[in-house]
Amino acid sequence: MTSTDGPDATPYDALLLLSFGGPEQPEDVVPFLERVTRGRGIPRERLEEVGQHYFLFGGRSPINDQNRALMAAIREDLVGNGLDLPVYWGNRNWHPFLADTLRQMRDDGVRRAAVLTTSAYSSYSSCRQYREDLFDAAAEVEGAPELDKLRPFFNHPGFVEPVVDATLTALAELPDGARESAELVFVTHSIPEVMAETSGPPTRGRRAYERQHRAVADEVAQRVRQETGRRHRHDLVYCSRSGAPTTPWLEPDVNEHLEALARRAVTSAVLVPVGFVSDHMEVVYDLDTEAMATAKELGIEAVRADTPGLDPRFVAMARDLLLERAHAERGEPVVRPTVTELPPWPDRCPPGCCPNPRGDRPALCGDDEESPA
Ligand SMILES: CC1=C(CCC(=O)O)c2cc3nc(cc4[nH]c(cc5[nH]c(cc1n2)c(C)c5CCC(=O)O)c(CCC(=O)O)c4C)C(CCC(=O)O)=C3C
Ligand SMILES: [Fe+2]
Repeated sequence: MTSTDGPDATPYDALLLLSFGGPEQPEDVVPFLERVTRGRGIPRERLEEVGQHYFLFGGRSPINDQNRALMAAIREDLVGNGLDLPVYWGNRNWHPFLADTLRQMRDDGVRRAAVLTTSAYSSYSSCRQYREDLFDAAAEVEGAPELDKLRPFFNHPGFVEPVVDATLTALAELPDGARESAELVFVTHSIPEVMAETSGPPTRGRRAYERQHRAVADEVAQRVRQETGRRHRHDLVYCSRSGAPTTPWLEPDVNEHLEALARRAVTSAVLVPVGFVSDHMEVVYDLDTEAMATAKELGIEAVRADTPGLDPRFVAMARDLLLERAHAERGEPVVRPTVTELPPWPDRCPPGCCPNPRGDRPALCGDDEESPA
């Protein structure tokens, strides 16, 4: 397919959205949790607790509907910009499972697809595990399309700019008097200390997960200051800690942080869920339900900033990353839109990037890639 006008997606003939998946009805909750935690040593009490979070929301995770909407928005954006490319969606942990999606893509004649994951940062859970999922599913499906995972997008303007605006909007929602002194509390998913330590390419100084988050938090805080003319103190904190209590995970937890704020006589805060692309269960439970209750108890006036969700800039990022990668694969000069002080992350993960804490497993889309064939 050659065309002189309009963008050219060659060598790609589809975009695949790859996500975590979540239960759709109460009967799904236990099988979903069993699947997520298989062989991962998560204590029974933690599982029961997380199950309750899902049951509190009718046994249905918000994540799948958000991905359906994102997929439709990306498709509309592509078509509206002269790219008649199909968009598919597959999950690690729930229907539609990735292997089923790959089978469908193959049957539809898709030969090579760019893959956008719904997680912006580097770590085993948020990057390599998706690469392992791609390997496993491609190995299961004969004739599966070739798959290229797009770079981690934490510092793409299409991700960061919606977070800046959401933070400004949240600040504006605080009453006069509370707004001026509000602290910005950037929140992301906690991960085990060992996973945090080994995150990122070994050649780039490790601890990439935190460094990437700090770079985004600093950038957002700085842009907010430019807009408001006011310097708001900011911190990076964590939610959704799991695992055995004896295993160290990234801290402080957002609730502990709010207690520390109260001890410093801070009375207002904006929670910025910088680790999440949409309002996942972690956002609607761990932040909106639990952390908001903690803030209230402590007398802190808190507002939660929106996630990128369906922001047109975030939706357009999918097209931008796909075309960027298409240029690179065609050997043409590439412009890589990037904000923050960190460089654009590489298209392919270098060997040893974000290793699996439970031992090496084959993965696609890296320089240590093994062929599934
Ligand atoms: C870094 C990271 C992301 C962000 C990157 C990404 O988006 O992929 C993420 C996303 C998500 N995590 C999710 C749900 C769960 N994560 C769990 C467990 C774990 N997460 C971990 C890390 C991460 N998780 C880790 C190290 C574990 C311990 C077990 C293990 O080593 O793998 C468990 C088991 C129960 C528990 O232990 O909490 C559940 C139910 C959902 C769906 C939410 C919804 O339904 O809206 C989403 C988007
Ligand atoms: Fe998780």
